[in-house]
Amino acid sequence: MASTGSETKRWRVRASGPLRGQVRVPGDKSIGHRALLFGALAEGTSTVRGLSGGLDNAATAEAMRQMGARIEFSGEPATGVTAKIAGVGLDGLKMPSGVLDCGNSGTTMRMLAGVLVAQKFGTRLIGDASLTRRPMRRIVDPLRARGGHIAGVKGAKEGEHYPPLSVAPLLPDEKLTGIEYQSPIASAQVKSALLLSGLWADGPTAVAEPTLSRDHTERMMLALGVPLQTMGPMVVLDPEEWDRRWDGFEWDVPGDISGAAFIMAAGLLVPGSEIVIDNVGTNPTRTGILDALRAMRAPIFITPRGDAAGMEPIAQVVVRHAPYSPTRLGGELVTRMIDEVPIFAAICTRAGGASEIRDAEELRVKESDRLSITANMLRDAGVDCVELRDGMTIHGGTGALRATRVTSHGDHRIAMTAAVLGLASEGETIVQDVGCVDTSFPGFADLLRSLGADIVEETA
Ligand SMILES: O=C(O)C1=C[C@@H](OP(=O)(O)O)[C@@H](O)[C@H](O)C1
Ligand SMILES: C=C(OP(=O)(O)O)C(=O)O
Repeated sequence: MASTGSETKRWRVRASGPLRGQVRVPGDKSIGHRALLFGALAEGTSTVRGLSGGLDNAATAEAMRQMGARIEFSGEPATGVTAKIAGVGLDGLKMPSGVLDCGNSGTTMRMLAGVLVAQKFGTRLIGDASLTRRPMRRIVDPLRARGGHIAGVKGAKEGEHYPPLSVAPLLPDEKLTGIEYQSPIASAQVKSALLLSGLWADGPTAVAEPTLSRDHTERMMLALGVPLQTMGPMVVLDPEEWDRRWDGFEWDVPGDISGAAFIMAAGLLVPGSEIVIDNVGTNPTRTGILDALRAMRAPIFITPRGDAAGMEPIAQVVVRHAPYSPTRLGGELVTRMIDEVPIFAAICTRAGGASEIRDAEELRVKESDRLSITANMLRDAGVDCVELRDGMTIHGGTGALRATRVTSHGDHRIAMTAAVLGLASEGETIVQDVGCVDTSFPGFADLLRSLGADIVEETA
């Protein structure tokens, strides 16, 4: 997997262009986590190809290794990493000898919590400084409601649970119960934690969410024969007549649409550009960015290219620089492009008029407060941008963007947004603390450079 992200790396970015070429982006982070997890819980050996090599997926793999799964990686991030996984089966996890370190990855911590509350051994989940500030009550409450013994620590917000999370063992005669849970937020991490815990529960797991969040867990469970029914934003897992096992599998991970969004944005923002991105995952629960861009009449062309492992649709995406219109983004479209909102805001700076982003308050509890940091970044670049409680307004136009000096705040999406904005700004943009980009998109700067971007990585 990728080398550890050094906090001292920075990028120098200059107005570049045109950006041209045909590329692939790293494998989808969300699908990667789940493929590693399901491989570790399989009976037999699995092969997962096309992983990103990112540090977030590595944290999930390492946690499963510590509980007995054998996972070997080969290959390079630039061409896709392959994992060979010897699974331990649903009843084969063993107590880890130390804490499980989720690094920067909220997905790792929240999904693992679902697995761990069902075990007869205790565990402790820790994370880095950014993850330690993220709210965990959203999983603690429902996992407790079905009998899990899990708690975080107190922190900034009264009644909230923050990492580290402590999970006490189920007693010999205890089992998780069935649950019907109406989630107050559309969150695939919450839904997945509950569905995973449901694999060991004595009764059905029903989860409903306000709008359908990414459904990779459901797709994989169905492919593995887990008895699951989905009805729009509602899913039910009923393990009653099920033999509680699956065999090893061979899966290919599609390219990450969340990573591809930065490359699309670079193509839209830099004059004269035309970029072809192959093998992009286009699961409809993830394509909010494509739908929003189409609504803005942005020059983006999507050609379906079948399915990865029969589960996840993939497509070729072509993007060109040309004028596009402003938009209003909100509701379920935000759920379907949640991690792309910062780069989408950067795209809006070049739309001809005022765009508005609403219903995006979840961005405040990601790796950083992405609403406030993105709005500040745009203002520093000379854009008329007003931060709102749940979003921002952005007055787009053709006036020159000013180069800025930005820190990532340890947030990969902020670092990549700043770099792409820098490609379309006058002067030299400096992005500090870019080691975090290795969590999801190892080789990001190299890939941009291969398209003609002027981006230099140096150790600060
Ligand atoms: O389940 C997943 O893989 C993810 C779900 C999303 O988080 P939420 O579930 O908190 O919305 C997303 O922001 C994150 O990057 C990955
Ligand atoms: C929010 C993100 O990930 P996670 O929740 O796994 O830390 C992200 O990748 O943008």
